Amino acid sequence: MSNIRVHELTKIFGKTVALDHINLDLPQGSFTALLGPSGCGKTTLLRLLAGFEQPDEGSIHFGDRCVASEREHVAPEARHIGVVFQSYALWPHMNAAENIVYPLKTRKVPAEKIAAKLEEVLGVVGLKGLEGRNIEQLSGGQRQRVALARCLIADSRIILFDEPLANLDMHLRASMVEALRDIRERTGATMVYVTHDQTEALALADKIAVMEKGEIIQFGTPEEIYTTPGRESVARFVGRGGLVPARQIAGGGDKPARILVAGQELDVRGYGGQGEVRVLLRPEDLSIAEAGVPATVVQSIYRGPVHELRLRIDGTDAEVLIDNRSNIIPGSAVYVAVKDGWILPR
Ligand SMILES: Nc1ncnc2c1ncn2[C@@H]1O[C@H](COP(=O)(O)OP(=O)(O)OP(=O)(O)O)[C@@H](O)[C@H]1O
Repeated sequence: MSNIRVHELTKIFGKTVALDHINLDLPQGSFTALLGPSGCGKTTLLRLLAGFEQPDEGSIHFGDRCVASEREHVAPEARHIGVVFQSYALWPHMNAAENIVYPLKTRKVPAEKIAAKLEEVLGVVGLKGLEGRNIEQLSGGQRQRVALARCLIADSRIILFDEPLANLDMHLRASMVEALRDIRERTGATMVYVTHDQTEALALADKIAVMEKGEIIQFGTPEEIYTTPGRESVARFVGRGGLVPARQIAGGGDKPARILVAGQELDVRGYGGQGEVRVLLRPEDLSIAEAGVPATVVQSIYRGPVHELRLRIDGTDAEVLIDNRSNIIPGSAVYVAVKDGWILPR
């Protein structure tokens, strides 16, 4: 069994509570991204899962097996998991191929089977032709792929990734994202993935755990996290958008929520209720129009096919972004049409 159960997991370094009673239930074969600002505890959680640290409180189960608690500590190598950490040591005295096949050698797998497996995983991670190189002759990204190939060849049921794509250029990143999806489909391994990069998390994961100050503040599908953030920090951290003060006057829940923004009535999504709220408005739901919410252009940045306009909603300090085909010079008065928005839960 390779589901992961984390119960009330707590880790304290001196005065820093790096993890504060974390609970997580990750089904077998799931792919979970841990997302959050620097210092929120992502790496600490991963290191505890890997067995590089011991918890101060709480427990970790892989299937029915307790691997960490106040009393229990299963050593990293006895957890039978794959680890692709940025700083994860490869054997420096072995070449890439020797590093990759190491888990099979220790299991005394026949040589021809090892050779066939090696060919296969080299293809998956895109390292064909480099297998004879020594580790110090490989770039950071290539070393990470060696580490990934080693997990694949070992058929790890649980694989932990710490920013595995951070050292790769854009094109290689894209092809590795594809490779990871593919690996996941083929192996059914349970994967936990730490990243700073929200686009990567949205593209890869089936669940995202957003962390802040040692806590999981929202756990949901990428779509839930993006379209219905539970609090301001999630709304600000994931995707672009602006939080605009508004007054909810009717509706919400199953029905559209009617709000007033700068004197204009709008229908958006949100829970039922009335009173002062803040609404998240994302660029893809906004456009410059003949009529709508009055605003002033503050800044315009050319971003390839579009001009990203930063607008201040009149009568507020709140700013929103719009991707517009043409440029509008800062200082111009405009109207914003709003197709959709999300009222932050009170
Ligand atoms: N060995 C340690 N000793 C003392 N404090 C630590 C140690 N490891 C982590 N911390 C602290 O615990 C908190 C969480 O750190 P962690 O590395 O888990 O964050 P992170 O979310 O992975 O950050 P980043 O995205 O910057 O890597 C931080 O405040 C960090 O300074």
